[in-house]
Amino acid sequence: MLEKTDQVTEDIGQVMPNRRIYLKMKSLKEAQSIFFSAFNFTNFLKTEVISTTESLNRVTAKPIFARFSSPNFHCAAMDGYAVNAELTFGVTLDQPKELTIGKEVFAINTGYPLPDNTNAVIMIENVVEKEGKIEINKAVYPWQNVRKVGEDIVATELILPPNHRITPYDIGALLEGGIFEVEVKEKPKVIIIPTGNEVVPIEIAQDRGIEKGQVIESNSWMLSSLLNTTNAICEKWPVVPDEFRQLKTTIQKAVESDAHLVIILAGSSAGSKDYTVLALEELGEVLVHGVTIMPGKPTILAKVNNKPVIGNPGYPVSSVISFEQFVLPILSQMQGFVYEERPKLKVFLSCPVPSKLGIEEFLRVKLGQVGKNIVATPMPRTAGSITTLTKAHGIIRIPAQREGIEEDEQVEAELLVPQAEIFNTIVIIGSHDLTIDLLTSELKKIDPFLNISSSNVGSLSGLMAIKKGRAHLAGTHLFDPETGIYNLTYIDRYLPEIPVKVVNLVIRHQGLIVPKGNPKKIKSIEDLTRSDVLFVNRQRGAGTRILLDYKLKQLNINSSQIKGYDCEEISHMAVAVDVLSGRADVGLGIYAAAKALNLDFIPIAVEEYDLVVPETLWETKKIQTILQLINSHKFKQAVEKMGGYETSKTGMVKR
Ligand SMILES: Nc1nc2c(c(=O)[nH]1)N[C@H]1C(S)=C(S)[C@@H](COP(=O)(O)OP(=O)(O)OC[C@H]3O[C@@H](n4cnc5c(N)ncnc54)[C@H](O)[C@@H]3O)O[C@H]1N2
Ligand code: MOO
Repeated sequence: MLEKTDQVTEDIGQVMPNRRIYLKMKSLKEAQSIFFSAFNFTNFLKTEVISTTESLNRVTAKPIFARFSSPNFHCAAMDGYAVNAELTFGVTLDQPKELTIGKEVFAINTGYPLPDNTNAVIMIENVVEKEGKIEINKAVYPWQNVRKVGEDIVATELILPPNHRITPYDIGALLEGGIFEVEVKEKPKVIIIPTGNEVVPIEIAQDRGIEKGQVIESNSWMLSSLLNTTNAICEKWPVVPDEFRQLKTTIQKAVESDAHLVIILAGSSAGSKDYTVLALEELGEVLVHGVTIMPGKPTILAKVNNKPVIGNPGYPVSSVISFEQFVLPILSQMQGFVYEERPKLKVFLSCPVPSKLGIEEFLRVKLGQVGKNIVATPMPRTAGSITTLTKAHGIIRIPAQREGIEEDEQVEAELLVPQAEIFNTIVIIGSHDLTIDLLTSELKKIDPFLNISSSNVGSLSGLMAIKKGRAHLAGTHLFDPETGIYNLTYIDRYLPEIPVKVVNLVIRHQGLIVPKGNPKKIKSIEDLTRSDVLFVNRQRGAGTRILLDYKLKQLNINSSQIKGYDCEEISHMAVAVDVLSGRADVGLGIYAAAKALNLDFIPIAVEEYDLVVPETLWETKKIQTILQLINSHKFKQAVEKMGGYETSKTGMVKR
């Protein structure tokens, strides 16, 4: 049965199939090879003559020969006196010589033309100036300290070959050689066509906001900004609704224009309204639909009107990865230069990462140097979260033939940020707390060169990271029911052989997070056993989970009595989001998370959130700067303002 939205296309006189599942998926290498070899880019781009001063990064269309020599006169290479070298022959320490200024020698500065009948320069340091004369005690040889005509560039010699990408140095050489205009390949023109009924252009979103179900059209802006790193000119077309005929006509218009490459955003997958592949099949040849990469799987690579046309997946991270793998290299190839890969670093993962066999994964990671090792902390793997790219320092590619990466395995990470940023990153692993986010932003204010990479893996995993030398700091709030003490007994148990310092970050209020107005009238932990109440839990090892289990034991409640006990989230905010979205009725978390999303909060406990630091790192600048910040009045004030925190022990070294 056709869906209501499927179109009967009059122009092709047939009924649209319901949807198109991917053709046979290709590996990244196969897909790139098929796509890149499908075009002959010789003379694909016309040429144009532009000013040399504007030619940075453009690609030469022809060989460029020098018009002038440089220098075009013999000139002094040093400050001193120009002389005919013969006059100095035989001069030594024992046999010094006086030469007359203005007759035999001539004062000269670096870069000035040599006077007639001179062929060398005596450096000013090597003369004793006397009345109208100089005394020397060392000979100079012909052309010593002189830049001869054409030393750098000889007129008519080749300055740049064709198909050369012009660098800043080339601009210097071209101008020196008297080349003020260059013939280069025209800039490739790229048309981006956003699609989707739900997609709202930014002008409209800015004016009217967006409604439920609508999405701001951000991908074309992101991709056109990426295009700025090439020479391409980008033309963004209006959003095309999910309507087959309109999409097909638009693509046709785009490929018949003077554009060299066309990108269609979204609609590349298997949805009932994903028409891109069908339109492309009718207009030209679909070379690849589906690449075994993640994100970026539904990429479509096609040839229409002899031009490359790309179906770029809608999720933002998928969009970027697909774009970087297929669009940027083909634009380089079109212009005749090699696509530059990102620099790489050897790193260790902070935890094992399983992955899907047969799929090459682009894992976004945060990086930081702890001791001698660069530690990579995986970011969430969702293709829909662009923040996994904005916050990432690098990308680790997990090969398709692997089922994951082990914790202690050394792997390569492609860098998304300058290397210095990684060396200046403080790695905090452990339990999640919003004051870590505050630390991150406040730290940037007091030291713009320091960064924090924090990952939320729970308190116990934080301690394990310290044990393995994978973190500078661990954030922990582990309650010991036996002693009533926070953290210290766990540190004794799990880190007996590692001397550490323990600093209190905050005292915080934990409680039940419920929707605004508390519709289910939840008052206490006992209410979690009600059949009409759906709970959301934290992951095993999280301090909040340990607190809950302790409270349940105290109240003699079995976890099986709680609906949703097995449903886990890895942060307080994730729990709060579940409550806000109605996925759960209640979760246990900190007040600040409830407040951030305007939810209600029923206090249950007060706990100590501490930072654990290996003693070996205590005196380092990174740790001392963090400690200075934590102890500042400004930081404590900002924490108090968030609500649900106390700072009476903040900065206190507990051990
Ligand atoms: N049954 C299956 N469903 C999906 C599969 C699959 O294999 N089987 N693949 C998934 C994968 S992987 C990806 S990636 C997505 C991409 O699909 P599309 O390219 O068809 O994109 P849409 O579904 O239209 O949109 C996805 C998402 O992106 C938003 N979007 C779209 N355009 C823009 C834009 N210009 N700016 C910002 N955001 C945009 C859109 O609203 C959606 O939220 O398919 C999976 N599905
Ligand atoms: O392959 Mo999709 O691009 O993971 O989200």
